[in-house]
Amino acid sequence: MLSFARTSLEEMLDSLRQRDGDETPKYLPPALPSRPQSKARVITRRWTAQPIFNVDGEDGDVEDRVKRNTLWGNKRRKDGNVDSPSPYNLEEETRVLEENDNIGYFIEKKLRVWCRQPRGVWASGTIESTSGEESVVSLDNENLVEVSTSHLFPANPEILDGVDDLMHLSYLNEPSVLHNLKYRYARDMIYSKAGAILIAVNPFKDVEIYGKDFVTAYKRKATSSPHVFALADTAFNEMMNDGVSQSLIISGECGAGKTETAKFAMQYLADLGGGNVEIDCRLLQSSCILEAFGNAKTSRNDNASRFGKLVEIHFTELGEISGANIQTCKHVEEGNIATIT
Ligand SMILES: Nc1ncnc2c1ncn2[C@@H]1O[C@H](COP(=O)(O)OP(=O)(O)OP(=O)(O)O)[C@@H](O)[C@H]1O
Repeated sequence: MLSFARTSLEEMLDSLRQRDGDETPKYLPPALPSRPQSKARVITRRWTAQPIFNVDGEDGDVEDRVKRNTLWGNKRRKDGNVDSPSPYNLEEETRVLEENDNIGYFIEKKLRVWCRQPRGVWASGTIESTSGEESVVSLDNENLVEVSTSHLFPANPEILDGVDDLMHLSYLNEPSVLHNLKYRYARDMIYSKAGAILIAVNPFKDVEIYGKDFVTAYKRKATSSPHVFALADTAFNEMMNDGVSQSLIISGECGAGKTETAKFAMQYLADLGGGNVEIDCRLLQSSCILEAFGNAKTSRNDNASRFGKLVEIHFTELGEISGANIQTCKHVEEGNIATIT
């Protein structure tokens, strides 16, 4: 049976409901809109695939075959059912499809693999040889290491380095995802997509991607690079087109950049729905006041929030901001508790 952990948002909403039940409210906030159908893609098995090679080339039993098919690729099924676009040339890809379950193919073609190093570090290299459960890998730094074959993962071709949507990776395993995010981060591309989800990696510096020119570019759809502005823009347009409330859920660990991301989203929405300057100003400046009362320095974040926040922005039918409502709730997580000794 599947069970899902409750999100911090759900906990926050519950505590708000509880509080509203305990007290006689002087002001009742408008009911939350019903949750829209998620457009997020269900993550396929490739995310959790275990690295198991077909070392001997024999068919094995059904369970083995299932394992092999979820691992080194099979990004497209042999019946031609296309999973996701790939920049591979088709002829080459067909050959990969026929052979890429086999470790021998990776050795012959000198295809890159990821191998897990001590302390969980990933390193890329090519397989030199394999025997039984062990493989010898020549790392990019020219070191030779012997690792368990089960600690090897197929790497993506270099042409896919830095793709802006992780769904475009041919091999969606942990080292490939980390490598792609690191590659982009090193070039100040802090935003990436995973289908409908936006991933933001905290730059801890000014990356200068939030100015007026960026707002204009996203408003005019002149760029499709992943960005919190693009996410806010999609939400705004869907609200205007479908007449249905939209939600942006921002989550992450302490110091990940949630508060900053929320502020950039509000900045963009205020710009889109600009009309009532006074409301826009109040909305944007509210963060500053809330932070003054509710934030404190911790070991992980100089400006850590000690509260959860639900911001509702109301728009007129013409798309102008008509009001806003901010609810806060106490939210103490382990990373946000400061201890004084
Ligand atoms: N997009 C960004 N650009 C530049 N700096 C950023 C960005 N996002 C976050 N930061 C930096 O990281 C710090 C921590 O970010 P933030 O307070 O948003 O984290 P948080 O996830 O809300 O943390 P907490 O859960 O502890 O409140 C910010 O004070 C800022 O210095």
